[in-house]
Amino acid sequence: MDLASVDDYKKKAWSLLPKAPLDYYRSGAGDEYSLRLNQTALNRIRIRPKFMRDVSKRSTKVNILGLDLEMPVAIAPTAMQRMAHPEGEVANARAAASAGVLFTQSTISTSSIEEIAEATPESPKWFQLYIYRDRDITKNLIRRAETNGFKAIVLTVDAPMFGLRRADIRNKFTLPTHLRMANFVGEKATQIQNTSGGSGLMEYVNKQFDDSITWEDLKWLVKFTKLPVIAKGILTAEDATIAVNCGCKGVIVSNHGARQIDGVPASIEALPEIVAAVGQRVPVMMDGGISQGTDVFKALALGAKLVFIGRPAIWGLTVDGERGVQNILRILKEEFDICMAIAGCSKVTDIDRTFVVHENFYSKL
Ligand SMILES: Cc1cc2nc3c(=O)[nH]c(=O)nc-3n(C[C@H](O)[C@H](O)[C@H](O)COP(=O)(O)O)c2cc1C
Ligand SMILES: CCCCCCC(=O)C(=O)O
Repeated sequence: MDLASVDDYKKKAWSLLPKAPLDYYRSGAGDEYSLRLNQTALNRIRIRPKFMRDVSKRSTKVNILGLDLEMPVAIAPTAMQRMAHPEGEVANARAAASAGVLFTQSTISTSSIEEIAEATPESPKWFQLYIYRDRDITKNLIRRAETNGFKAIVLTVDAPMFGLRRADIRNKFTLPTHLRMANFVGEKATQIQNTSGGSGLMEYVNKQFDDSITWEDLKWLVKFTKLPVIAKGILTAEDATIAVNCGCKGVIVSNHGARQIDGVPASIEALPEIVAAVGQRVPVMMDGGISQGTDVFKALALGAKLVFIGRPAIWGLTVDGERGVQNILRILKEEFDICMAIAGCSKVTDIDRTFVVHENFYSKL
C-alpha cells in the first residue's frame, strides 16, 4: 500500500491540487511558526508505555455529549471543500458517517446544510457558526442546523477578522466561479468579491463577519438555540472559564490550524491549562497538528476527550473523495488502536496523564 499514512496522503494531495487552493488549505498565518509548532510540540511529548496488561479486548469507542462515536477522532470544520473534490463536504460527511465519527460542517461550505443532512441523515454532526453582521443571516443558519438534525452549534470565537495569510494575498485567492458558498443562496453573503487585489476571502470575512462580538453574543446564542453550544478556538484558561460560565457545554482548544495569529501556542501546549480550568465541568476537545494515532493518544493523555482533524481530511478528499477520507479515518483508527494496545490501554478511559511526559523529563538524566 503506497498510501499508508496521513503524511502519504498529504504528499499525494499536494502534488494534485492547483496552487491557489493548495496554498489556501495548507497555509497558516504570518511566518507560519505556529503552524510548524502544532506538530513539533506534539513530537516533544513522549509516551510512557505500561506493558503486560492484557489488552486482548479493546475498544476505541467514546461518548461525547450523548453521541456514541467509534473513536475519539472527529472531522473539524473546514471551508470550501469542493475545491478539493467535486463532492466536497458531502463526501467528507459520508466518510465520517460510514466510519461512525462526528462530522462538523463549516458555515463557509460549498455544500449546504440541507445537502449534508440529506446525505447523512442519521449520523452525528455539528454545525460550526460564524456570526455575521446581518443577524438574520446568522439566525437562519442556526435554525436550519436545528431542523436538519445537527446536534450542536460550534461557535468559532477566534475570528473577528481574517488572519494574515500571505499566500492567499499573493494568489489573490477567491472561490472558483463554478463553486458557491452554498449556505447563502440568494443572499449577498453568497459572493466572494475581490476588489482589493489581495485575498478575496479576507475581503469577504472582514466585510461580513461581525468584529464587535463579545461573550454577550455567546450568551445570546446559548439562549437562542435549543442545541448545546461549544466554543471553538479557546487558547487560555481564562477564556475557557468564561465560555463555560456563559453556558457552553464543551470547549475546543484550537489555534484554528495556526491560521489566525502566528506566535500563539500549539493547541497541544494550551490544552493542559484548559483541562485544569474547566475539564471537570465540560468535555475539553482539541485540534491542530493531529496526523498520527500516537498524536490522538497524547492529546487524550493530556485530558482531551475528542480530537479533530482538519487538513488530513482535506488531503484524503483530494486524493480519492469519500474513499480517501475513509482511508484517513481507518489509518488513524488503526494507529490509535495499536498505540493504545502497546501502551497498555484496553479502553479510552484507561488513558491518563501518567502515560505522557514532556521530552525535557529525559534531559534530566
Ligand atoms: C482550509 C481550512 C479551512 C478552515 N475553515 C474553518 C472554518 O470554516 N471554520 C472553523 O471554525 N475553522 C476552520 N478551520 C480550522 C479547522 O477547523 C481546525 O481548527 C484546524 O484545521 C485544525 O488543524 P489541522 O488542520 O492541523 O488538523 C479551517 C482550517 C483549514 C486548514
Ligand atoms: C477566520 C475566518 C475565516 C473564514 C474562512 C474559513 C476559515 O475559517 C479558514 O480558516 O480559512
